[in-house]
Amino acid sequence: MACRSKKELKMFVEEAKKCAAFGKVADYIPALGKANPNDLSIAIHYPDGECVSAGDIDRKITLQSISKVISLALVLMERETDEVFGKVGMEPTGDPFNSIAKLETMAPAKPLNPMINAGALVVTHLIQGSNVEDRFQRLLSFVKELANNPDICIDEEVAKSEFDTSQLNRALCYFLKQHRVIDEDVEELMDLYTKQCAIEMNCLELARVGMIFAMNGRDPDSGKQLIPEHIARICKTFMVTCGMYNASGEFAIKIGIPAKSGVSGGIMGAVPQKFGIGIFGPALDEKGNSIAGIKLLELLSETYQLSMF
Ligand SMILES: NC(=O)CC[C@H](N)C(=O)O
Repeated sequence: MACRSKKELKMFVEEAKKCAAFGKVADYIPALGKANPNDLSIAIHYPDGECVSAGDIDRKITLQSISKVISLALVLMERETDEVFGKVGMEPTGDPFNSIAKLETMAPAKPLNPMINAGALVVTHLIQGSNVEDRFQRLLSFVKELANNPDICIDEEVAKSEFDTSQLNRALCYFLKQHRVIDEDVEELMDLYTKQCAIEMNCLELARVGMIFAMNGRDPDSGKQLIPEHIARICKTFMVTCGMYNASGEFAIKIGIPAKSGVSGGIMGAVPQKFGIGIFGPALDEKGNSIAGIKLLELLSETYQLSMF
């Protein structure tokens, strides 16, 4: 059983929206600060092609940290699993997504997982290609395929805004370079990473990407295996253990589905073998997750017993 009623979804959105007042839009990337904290939209994409949605579903969001799952899938498709996990770990941190603390206490200085910024920067570093543009286009083509939209592009303003202000991520890169985890020019890596984070889509497309992960990498429309099954499984496992930053444990208990959030207020959910979810609600809680988006998932999970545990 799952929600197929637009009317019911709309009711959930109205209920969850009440929480938005307790959250705050991220503004450490200045361009994200322009978002309306009261926005909330959701789409659910089923493998039979049906899509149910509510809220302002035409609004586009930048993927931000949600892109970390996609770049990880791509890199695992391009390289040996051992090579990737030789440079980035598989363990949750319990720290905020942009924390540098654990890097310094780990020996070797390998980021704990690919869902925190340090780990995601390593993964982005591993995207293959002859230059930044070539590597970005490779990632973008993959995103277009997953979302089934050849027109997906980036929000240039958000990309530039993050590139111009992201000194903490630069610090992570320099630390990683000093310890030989990465070996490329930091400005080039930042260029690629900020473009990756600024890829934008609406919540219908986000739900479709979630559905591909839910279906173990298989596109039910074309029958094509867009992501090998074992890689989709690795990605979903990271979504459960680290996808909601240092709120992942509580999220697993209360909601119990693989999900990944981003500071733009997006959440991508993948309910195994059932459907994908795309949410946009820019008001964030103190851990950086969409406050109304989490409430919305709580309502859905309780009503339809979505927890996989
Ligand atoms: N949590 C996030 O969405 C972080 C992504 C953002 N681009 C950053 O690196 O800070």
